[in-house]
Amino acid sequence: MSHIKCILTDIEGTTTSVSFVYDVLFPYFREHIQEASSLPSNLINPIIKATMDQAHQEGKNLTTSEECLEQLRQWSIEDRKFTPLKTLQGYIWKKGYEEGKIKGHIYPDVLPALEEWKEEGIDLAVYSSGSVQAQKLIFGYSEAGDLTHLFSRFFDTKMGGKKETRSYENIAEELDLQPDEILFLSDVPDELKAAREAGYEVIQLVRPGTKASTHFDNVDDFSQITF
Ligand SMILES: CSCCC(=O)C(=O)COP(=O)(O)O
Ligand SMILES: [Mg+2]
Repeated sequence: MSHIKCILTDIEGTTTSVSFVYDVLFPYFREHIQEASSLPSNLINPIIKATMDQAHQEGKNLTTSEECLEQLRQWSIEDRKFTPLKTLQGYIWKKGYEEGKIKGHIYPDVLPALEEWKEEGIDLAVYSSGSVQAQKLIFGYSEAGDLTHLFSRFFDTKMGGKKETRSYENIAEELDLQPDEILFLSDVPDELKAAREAGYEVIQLVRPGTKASTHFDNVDDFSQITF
């Protein structure tokens, strides 16, 4: 894999435990969702409008901001990868991180590997369903310190869904690289499949609780990925 110029990593289940997301971040969001009402209108209004539109497409008629926030709370329980929900989560988590109530979980093998790869001249980037703001928070206020300087780019679902091949083509274009110069790391087989269809090299991370797929090379942690 000496031709790899960029490593693109997923977060949940890859750099970070699924339980941190499900047991810390999502409950924090639901407990603090009412703080959305005090966000500036240019931030919250597009989220409310998009939620009304999405609910309408699904046959539900939401007429108030309160109903929309309740819908978003429900969608967060279902872990819907609805971009406006992910954007709102980033806004709500910001205060929690800044006040020291949340610290981003990062597996201990991640930082040494990222530093080594960067030293070898490999570019590092992130692609997660969490918004770019949420990604910068998780790495910026991580248990291992501020790791944001390690990454040159952050991509979220504004590039497209993580199970869609087109998203990986979009990211390769943004990075100005050939797809086979990018190695994508994720725990989710459907994401790896989409990236491979776009021409990426892929490796599955099999963290505790993840089932290894027979379709992809896999590792237990970042230290097993060598070039
Ligand atoms: C990076 S923010 C927290 C994680 C999150 O909200 C999420 O949806 C995780 O998605 P991923 O694509 O990193 O598995
Ligand atoms: Mg994941």
